[in-house]
Order: sequence, then C-alpha cells, then structure tokens
Amino acid sequence: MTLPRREPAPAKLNLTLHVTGQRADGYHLLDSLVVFVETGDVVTVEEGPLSLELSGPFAAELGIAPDNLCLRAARLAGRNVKITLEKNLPVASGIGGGSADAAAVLRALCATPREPETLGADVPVCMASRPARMQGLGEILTPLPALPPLHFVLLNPLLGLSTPAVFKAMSCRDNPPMPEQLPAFDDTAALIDFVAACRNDLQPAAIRLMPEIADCLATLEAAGARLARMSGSGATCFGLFETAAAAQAARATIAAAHPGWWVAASGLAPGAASL
Ligand SMILES: C[C@](O)(CO)[C@H](O)COP(=O)(O)OP(=O)(O)OC[C@H]1O[C@@H](n2ccc(N)nc2=O)[C@H](O)[C@@H]1O
Ligand SMILES: Nc1ncnc2c1ncn2[C@@H]1O[C@H](COP(=O)(O)OP(=O)(O)OP(=O)(O)O)[C@@H](O)[C@H]1O
Repeated sequence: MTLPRREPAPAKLNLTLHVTGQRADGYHLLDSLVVFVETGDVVTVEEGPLSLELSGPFAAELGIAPDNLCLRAARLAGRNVKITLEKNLPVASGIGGGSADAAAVLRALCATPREPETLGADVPVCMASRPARMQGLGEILTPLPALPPLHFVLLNPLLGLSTPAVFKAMSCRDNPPMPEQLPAFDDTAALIDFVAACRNDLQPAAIRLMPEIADCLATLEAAGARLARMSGSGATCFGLFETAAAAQAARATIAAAHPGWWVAASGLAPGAASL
C-alpha cells in the first residue's frame, strides 16, 4: 500500500485479565479477553527521513523521545518514514496507547515483523485490533467471533501507573484461567454476564498503589454501569452500559462532576460488532 497513510490506533480494553502464573524470567502468564474501541490515537505515515511529530490532547505529556514506540516500530520494520501521532489517549493508562500506536505504524507500512512483542506484550493483539483471547505473555492469540454491541464509558483519573510496578505489587500470581471453552456470546447481556464472572487480577494491586481507581469504579457504578472494571494495569477503568444513549448520558454526568478526569463514551471499533 502506498504512503501517505492514515491509520487509526484504537484503544485496547482487557474485559478480563487473569494472571495465571509467572515465568522464571519474571514475566507473567495471562488469559485475557481483549476488545478494541472507537476511541483511540491516529497515526499518519509518509515517505521521508525518520521523524515524529505529535498533536492532540496528550502530546505535551508524552513529549518526543527516540524510544517512542512509533519510532521503534518504524526501525523494527527497517523504514525511514515521517510519522505524525495524534495522541488522544492518556499515557501509561492500561489501554495500550503505545502498543496501539506501534501496531498502527506497522500496519501502515504493511510490515509483519517476526517478533512484534519485542515492542511490548500488547503489540501482537493490537496488530489486528479485533476481539481476541490473549494468552501466554500476550503472543498467543485466538480471534473471537464478532461480538454483540457493547457501550463503554472510559474513565481515568489522569494519574499514570507503571505496568511493572502493578505486576510487582500483586499478592497472588497463580490464579485460575478463564474456562478453556468460552461460551457463545449470543447477546450483550450474555457477554456482560460472562465478563462479570471473570476478573482483572491486577485490579486489587493497582488500587493499593492508586486508591483513585476505586473512586473511578464507584463513579461508573453510580452512573448506572452494568459492570465496572479496570483495564490492563490501569489506571483506566471501563463501565459497560445497556445502550449508547445511556453511555453518553453517563459520560456527560461524570465529566461535569469530575472535570479533572479523562472520560470518553465509546462503542466497539468498526468490524468488531456483529449486529
Ligand atoms: C497488562 C497488559 O496491558 C495486559 O494487556 C499487558 O500485559 C502489558 O503490555 P505492555 O504495556 O505492552 O507491556 P510491556 O511493555 O511488554 O511490559 C511492561 C512490563 O510489564 C510486565 N509484564 C508484561 C507482560 C507480561 N505478560 N508479564 C509481565 O510481567 C513486565 O514487568 C514488563 O517489563
Ligand atoms: N506512542 C506512545 N504512546 C504512549 N506511550 C508511549 C509511546 N511511546 C512510548 N511510550 C512510553 O510507554 C509507556 C507506556 O505507555 P502506554 O500508553 O503504552 O501504556 P499502557 O496504556 O499502560 O499500555 P498497556 O495497556 O499496554 O499496559 C509510557 O510510560 C510512555 O512513556
């Protein structure tokens, strides 16, 4: 595909995140139901010497550094390109921003490096940006059939949380996986019931490090979420709502009450929903 190319980098949500063990090298074994939402960054890639420009609400916080995952992805692909990143997602927030950006650069370059996980455990799942069961360290991926519609509110207290610190703070690393056979998710209610019966095993440790996460979860529940949970290693939490209108109304209520927090209402990224 020819350049220039504009590539959406949808945010990743871990609907479930079971931590089932730890390897001798310290990395953890995961079993996670991962989906992607409409909200996200946007990457543009053009011919030119390797460079990065930033725009968007979180550009200043991220700043330009040579180890930005967009630049690392271009180097891994062996391409000198001019990259523009519209940074709409909070940084270090558990919704895969950097991994989604790296995957978007690789997609724009039609590059399929042999070990994309060297850029980050979430990069392989972000390559397709489609619903998947993610296992191993993040490299074992089983695509899920199209899902029923889901309506999210994403909420972040705008405090960055370090992924290694959260893994380190866990009190139990050896938790049960999800059922080997996942049920058919016939409708939204069935999917929410399944997710509710599962866990994010990083959530208790993240709340100990950052009690504001518990406030975010309580706020989503008070706004009518059927289910509220943290994504990834936090601090972003998601609430699941019955309808898009309910999610939009909750977003407005929460934004008015918490002007210092990041809040977004979103559906699944295009191509993920069946109805
Ligand atoms: C927590 C998740 O977001 C779940 O999707 C990911 O596993 C983290 O993905 P990521 O941000 O791309 O993470 P990486 O940059 O690869 O790893 C950051 C750190 O998280 C810890 N880490 C990550 C993945 C994994 N399976 N086990 C780990 O213990 C390691 O301390 C690692 O140094
Ligand atoms: N393009 C990028 N966008 C965001 N962070 C980046 C980027 N490039 C490098 N980083 C660095 O990566 C770290 C993790 O950021 P990121 O937003 O990917 O975390 P995250 O949302 O917690 O990811 P995950 O859900 O995969 O754990 C940050 O501390 C940031 O400095």
